[in-house]
Amino acid sequence: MLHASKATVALSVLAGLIAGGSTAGVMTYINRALENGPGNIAALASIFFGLCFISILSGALSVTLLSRITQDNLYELRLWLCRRILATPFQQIQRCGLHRITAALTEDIGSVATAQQVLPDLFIQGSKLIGALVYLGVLSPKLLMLVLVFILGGLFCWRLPTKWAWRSLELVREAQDVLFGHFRAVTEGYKELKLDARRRHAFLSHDLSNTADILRKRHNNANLMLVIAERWSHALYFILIGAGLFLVSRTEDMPREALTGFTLVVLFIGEPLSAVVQVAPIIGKGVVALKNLEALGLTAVDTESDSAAKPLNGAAQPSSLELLGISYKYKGDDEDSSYRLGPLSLHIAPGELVFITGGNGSGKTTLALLILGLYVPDEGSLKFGGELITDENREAYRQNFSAVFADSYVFDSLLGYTSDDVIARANELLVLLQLDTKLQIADGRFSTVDLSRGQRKRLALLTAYLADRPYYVFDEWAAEQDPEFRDVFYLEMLPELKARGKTVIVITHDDRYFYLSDRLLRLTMGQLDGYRFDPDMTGQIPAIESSHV
Ligand SMILES: Nc1ncnc2c1ncn2[C@@H]1O[C@H](COP(=O)(O)OP(=O)(O)OP(=O)(O)O)[C@@H](O)[C@H]1O
Repeated sequence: MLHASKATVALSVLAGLIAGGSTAGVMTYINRALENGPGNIAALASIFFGLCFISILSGALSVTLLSRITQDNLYELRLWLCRRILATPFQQIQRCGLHRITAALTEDIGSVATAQQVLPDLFIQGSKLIGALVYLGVLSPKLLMLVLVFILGGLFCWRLPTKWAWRSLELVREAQDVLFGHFRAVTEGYKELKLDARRRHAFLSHDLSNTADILRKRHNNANLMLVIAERWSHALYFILIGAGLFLVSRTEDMPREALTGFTLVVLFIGEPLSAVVQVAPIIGKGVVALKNLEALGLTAVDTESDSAAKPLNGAAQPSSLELLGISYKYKGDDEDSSYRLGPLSLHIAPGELVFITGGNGSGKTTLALLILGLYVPDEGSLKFGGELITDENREAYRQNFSAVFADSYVFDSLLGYTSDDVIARANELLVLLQLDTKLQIADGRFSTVDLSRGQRKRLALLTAYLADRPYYVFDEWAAEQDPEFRDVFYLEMLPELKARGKTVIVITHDDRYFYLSDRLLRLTMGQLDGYRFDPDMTGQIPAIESSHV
């Protein structure tokens, strides 16, 4: 709400107050008509219908404006959350867990949306309530005090179960995160679960069912508390009517007009009061969702836009890359489950073709993520073109790299690379990558991305090529390619990149092609060794240097 235009908020507040005030005005006329008889029917009727008209019109205006503000805020919230996720360091996103991020993007935004949608009505009902109370205050301050005591007392007692309910809603939300993790297992592990009945049964009857059961119990607890709160407020309302009927009506010095007004007000405030009670859980869920978004701890260290990023001085010329004593540790639950890469140092000259090999889990991908500026080293530093990489220029630093990851995501559109010459280049690459018979490019989109894994990797390569950056990183790109296409990649594409002055880092197990590299590095348990390759021998000569390559 706070981000909306102040004039629109002010207008909707004014319209809401007019709606509430004129509805209260309608009530005074009903009371007057009941007390004094019809009198001048024409005048009374025109004022009555005039007030009804103003109430309906201003109410509609207020709701429309507030709904618009709500939708504007939601639009902002959705974009903000996605921007924030993309500006948060990768290691933090990984620690957070993809299931929590998915839950935030769907569940939490949905809850905030619903909470915002009920706010306009809450506001109108609040105005009506205030209007009715003001009217009662004019009729009889004593009766106003009585009603206020009931409302405030009711709210006080209503708060306790509502507080418990909100706590239960927080627990519900926590369980939902776990449930989203299971949903991911259903979609991403579908084939494995389908294939193995034993595993599927254990998953459904243990993991999923336990979490769903916890969720059901926590929901039931929250609902019970909310029902208690709601019924309590109803009970209080009936007590108030009873007090009016049996106590106030027997008070002798109370004017008749005040008594009729009191009855009308009590009947009239039923709707706004129950609206407040009914929307409370929705607002509660919205508040929990907002807290949850905060708890994700999306600290946007990275600059959110390219234009805000501090440029690198040497970005225009071919630049060398230096890793100076960097190390990175994945923090596991205990020392045994944590992994540390480095400390290691490495110098890569512009135009070099560097191969990195090593056993599974030796740290190749981790090293690539550090080189790409997606991970920030715990110790040590990176220099690009002699310039130190910091939080301020890391975004600009990353723009020097194009990468195809082992688990690359393939977008179905060219996203920002849609100029005529880029599309022409993309069409050439489709032919080179032997994808031209499978898909076409139209309006900056690929006609399909439903491809085999090897073909999807080729499409990812095409996307990386179009970015035309000075540095390329390929993480086991050729692992899923057929032997012929491996030849195309190693014997044609890599030399062509090198000939164009690109610096290329290739993570690979393909020892048949090691001889093509300018330098072959091997990672062993997070430490880097430099190897010289002797084309006359079938293997590599042992390390010439360690950790300072
Ligand atoms: N997200 C993560 N959280 C915690 N530990 C991780 C994470 N990713 C990797 N590791 C650990 O870091 C080590 C290095 O992983 P990395 O993916 O860098 O190895 P790799 O050499 O690329 O392996 P492979 O050849 O199997 O792809 C592994 O032992 C792994 O257990």
